[in-house]
Amino acid sequence: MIEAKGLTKRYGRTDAARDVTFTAAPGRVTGFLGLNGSGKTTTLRMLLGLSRPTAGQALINGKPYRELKHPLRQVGAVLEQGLMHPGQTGRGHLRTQSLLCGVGRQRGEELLEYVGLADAAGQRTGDYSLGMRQRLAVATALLGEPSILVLDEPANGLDPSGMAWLRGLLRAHADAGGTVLISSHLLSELELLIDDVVIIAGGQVRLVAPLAAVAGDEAGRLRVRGRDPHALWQVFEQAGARVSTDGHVLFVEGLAAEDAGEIALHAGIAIHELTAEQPSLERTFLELAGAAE
Ligand SMILES: Nc1ncnc2c1ncn2[C@@H]1O[C@H](COP(=O)(O)OP(=O)(O)OP(=O)(O)O)[C@@H](O)[C@H]1O
Repeated sequence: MIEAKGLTKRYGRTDAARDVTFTAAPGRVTGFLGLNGSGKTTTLRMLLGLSRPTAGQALINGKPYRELKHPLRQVGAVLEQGLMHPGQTGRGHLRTQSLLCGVGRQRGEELLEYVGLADAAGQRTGDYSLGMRQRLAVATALLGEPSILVLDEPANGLDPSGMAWLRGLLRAHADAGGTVLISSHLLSELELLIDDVVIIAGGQVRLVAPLAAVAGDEAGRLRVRGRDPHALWQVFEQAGARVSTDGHVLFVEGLAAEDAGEIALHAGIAIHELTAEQPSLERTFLELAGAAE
């Protein structure tokens, strides 16, 4: 369990984070979303004891990070890149980190396999691609078998298959009862993964909610206006779509825009408007994340 309680960090006259309050719960993946410069890294650094809050409290399993007995066994973090020596091999890096963590060598070997770096274990990390360094950072975070994982923009440098791999790994971690807090400036990166969403803008939390509550059920809806709304309604329903209206516009669910256009053409009904609405979560994110702009 991670708790941010009124976390505030002031740099000079700016509040990089102001009264940030949210919880990341066990068994769930919490997405921490905000545009660049919104205060995500500042908040995560306070949660991980890397920076002292100006006000408020950051608790990991009920305690400030610095008071945890075996912090690396409770929290694994993937922060900025480059915390590995470029001359060290991937295997060497994990061996050094295992010592710090107090775990045996074998754990590092298992993790090299688990993150898909077994074949590259003998290469210098300086020769690793960005994606390989991210995989090694994830392996490092997992060394102490922590129940809590905190990842700051881990998608940077990962290609789509790398991102799919990471999603699988984090989902499995949460499903096994772990807590995952992951930040991103792109909703699309997290949408398929997260259970809860926290949106931050201008250093302030704008939304804390289960994803399902925000995503709504109107995702993928079409707005349609045409010369004969009743006839349109009928042909769309005959094609298996669900149709509703606010009196002016037909809202059509279950059809792609192309199909709706073709169906109307075949029925000989002139279309005046045909728009695919943005899924509501994307809309909410853009509205809230841009609030401080
Ligand atoms: N050490 C610092 N000294 C002064 N200002 C800082 C410091 N660290 C962060 N800031 C400022 O605080 C604000 C929030 O920065 P932060 O890095 O937390 O944002 P972020 O959401 O992580 O952004 P990004 O996605 O770009 O990493 C920014 O305006 C930044 O310039």
